[in-house]
Amino acid sequence: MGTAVEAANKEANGSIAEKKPTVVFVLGGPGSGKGTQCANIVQHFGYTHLSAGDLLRAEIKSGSENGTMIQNMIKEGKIVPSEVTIKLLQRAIEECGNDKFLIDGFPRNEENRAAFEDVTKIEPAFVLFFDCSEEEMERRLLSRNQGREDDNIETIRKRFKVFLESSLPVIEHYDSRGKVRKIDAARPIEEVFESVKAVFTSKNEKAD
Ligand SMILES: Nc1ncnc2c1ncn2[C@@H]1O[C@H](COP(=O)(O)OP(=O)(O)OP(=O)(O)O)[C@@H](O)[C@H]1O
Ligand SMILES: Nc1ccn([C@H]2C[C@H](O)[C@@H](COP(=O)(O)O)O2)c(=O)n1
Ligand SMILES: [Mg+2]
Repeated sequence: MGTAVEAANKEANGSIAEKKPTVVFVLGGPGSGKGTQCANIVQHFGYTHLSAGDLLRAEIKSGSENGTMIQNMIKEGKIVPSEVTIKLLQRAIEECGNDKFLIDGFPRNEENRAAFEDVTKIEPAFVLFFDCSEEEMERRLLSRNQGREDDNIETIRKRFKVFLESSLPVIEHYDSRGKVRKIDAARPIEEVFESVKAVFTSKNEKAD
C-alpha cells in the first residue's frame, strides 16, 4: 500500500501506461561498472538512474515486511521474485517527473524480463551491456569498500554463477532482437564512458 505522498506524486507525474517513458536497460556482470557509468550518463544525458539493487537495499532499510527475505536472497546472490522488484521500479518511475530512465541491474533473469514486459508493456529503447572478465570484476568488487554484504568472495562467486546462468540469456534475448549495445568495460572509466557516449549520441538511437 502506498503513502498519501506517493499517491499524490503518482497523480502528478502519471502512471507508467500514461507516461510511456523511454527506458534503457543497463546490464553486465557484478562489478562491471554499471552504477559508475550510469552516474556519468545522468550527468551528460539527463536520465534518471534506477538501480534495482539499490531499490532492494533501500527496501531492506525501510523495515518493509519483505526486508528479511530480500536480505537473505542478496546474501546468497539469488534473484528476488519479480513482483517485488517490479513494484519498486514501477513506483520509482511513477513518482518521478522525468520521462527517461536507466534501469540498472534489471532484468536479471527471464522471469524479470517477461513480468516487466507484461506489467508495464514497456520495451527498452536499447540495452547497454558492460562486458568484463570475471577476474577484473572480482578485483573491483573486493576493493569496492561500500560495506555491501554481498561483496565477499563467497557471495561474489554465487553472483557470477547466477549472472552466467540466468542473466546472460536475457542479454542474448535482446541481442537476437538487435537491441544490445555491447561495451568493452575492462578499460579505464573514462575510456568506457567515451564508448557509452557514442551510443547515446548515435543518430540511430531513439534515446538521446
Ligand atoms: N572501468 C573501471 N575500471 C576500474 N574500476 C572501475 C571501473 N568501473 C567501475 N569501477 C569500480 O569498480 C567497482 C564496481 O563498480 P560499480 O559499482 O559501478 O559496478 P556495478 O556493475 O554497478 O556492480 P554491482 O552489480 O555489484 O552493483 C567500484 O568500486 C567502481 O569504482
Ligand atoms: N533485478 C534484480 C537486481 C538485483 N537483485 C538483487 C540480487 C543481486 O545480487 C543484488 C545486488 O544487485 P546489484 O546492486 O549488484 O545490481 O540485488 C535482484 O534480486 N534482482
Ligand atoms: Mg551497481
